[in-house]
Amino acid sequence: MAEKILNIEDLSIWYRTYRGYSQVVDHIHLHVDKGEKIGLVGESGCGKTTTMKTVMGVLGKDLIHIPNGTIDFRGKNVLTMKQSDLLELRRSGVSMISQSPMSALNPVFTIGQQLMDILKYSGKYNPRDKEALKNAAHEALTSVMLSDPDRIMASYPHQLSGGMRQRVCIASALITPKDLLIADEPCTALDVTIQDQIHHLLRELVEEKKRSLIMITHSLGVARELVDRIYIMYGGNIVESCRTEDLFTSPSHPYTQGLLSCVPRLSGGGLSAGIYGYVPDYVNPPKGCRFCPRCPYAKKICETEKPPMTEIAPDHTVACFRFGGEEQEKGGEA
Ligand SMILES: Nc1ncnc2c1ncn2[C@@H]1O[C@H](COP(=O)(O)OP(=O)(O)OP(=O)(O)O)[C@@H](O)[C@H]1O
Repeated sequence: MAEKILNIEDLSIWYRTYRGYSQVVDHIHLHVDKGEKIGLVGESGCGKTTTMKTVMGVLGKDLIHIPNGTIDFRGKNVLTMKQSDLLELRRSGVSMISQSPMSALNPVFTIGQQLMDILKYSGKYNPRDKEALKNAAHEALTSVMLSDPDRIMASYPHQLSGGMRQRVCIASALITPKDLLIADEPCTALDVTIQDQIHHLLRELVEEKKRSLIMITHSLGVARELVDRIYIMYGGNIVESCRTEDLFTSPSHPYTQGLLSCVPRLSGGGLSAGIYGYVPDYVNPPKGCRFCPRCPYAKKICETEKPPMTEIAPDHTVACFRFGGEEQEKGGEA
């Protein structure tokens, strides 16, 4: 059996807001095996970034409340870690590439200084050996296909293009050996050719360095190219999970089907109708299935009960009453 590097069990995450608790993430289960690439896909505001920031331990207790669940990374629960263990987790366990490289990089230090700082505190280099630090930073920039590493090392973030900045962020995430890389929509602000290059680069580097990858994306097309398994997230719930090829041959949750129907086709056919409605208000989320108000197949039970995760095929699970639970047993009463 494959070794699980990350195992999230029954996790809920609530933000503390002036209106009360915003119950963003709701009882999710998710795991990543060693060397595996998974995709976390869903529209904006579904809780993908919140989940992953919690894995990194960067959301403070004054901001979030965790009513239930565990996040097990390499055998330790991140949620009960001491601050020193969290620092070690981020130093040697997990790294994250954010949506916005401009806010991830420090504007007042050169790229060279920032990369060398990461190396200095990694514990893998002698902090006084400037030559070794410089060479390692240089090598990291070359590995992400930045053709003039000397100039980049001497540049400040604002002196680089968006694509170059994102490559620098990838270099900094991979510069020290870590088991898991979380890429949070790394290409949001880039044009399509650069997006393609960065996605290919990410895949090659992750495979070459044998890291595990969690790719957060809005795009099923990107997930199809990059990952082995996909979790579809809607309104803070995982609604479907399966191997990548199965998602495209037998998409089963109505939300997954809606997402697929939104993908524009080169053969034409006009704009799709999309998925009617919005993600829920998390302070007063729907009592039953959170997708119910937008679902074309919604039944009475969906308004009041949460659909259980049902295995509909090997390694393919769906949280919908159309595939199990009480409603099916009752014969799908509307
Ligand atoms: N600091 C915060 N305080 C309160 N609510 C927050 C905070 N950060 C995020 N949220 C809310 O949590 C919900 C989920 O946001 P999150 O960024 O996790 O979604 P996402 O799926 O990653 O979206 P996107 O793809 O646009 O990044 C949103 O409703 C958002 O407004």
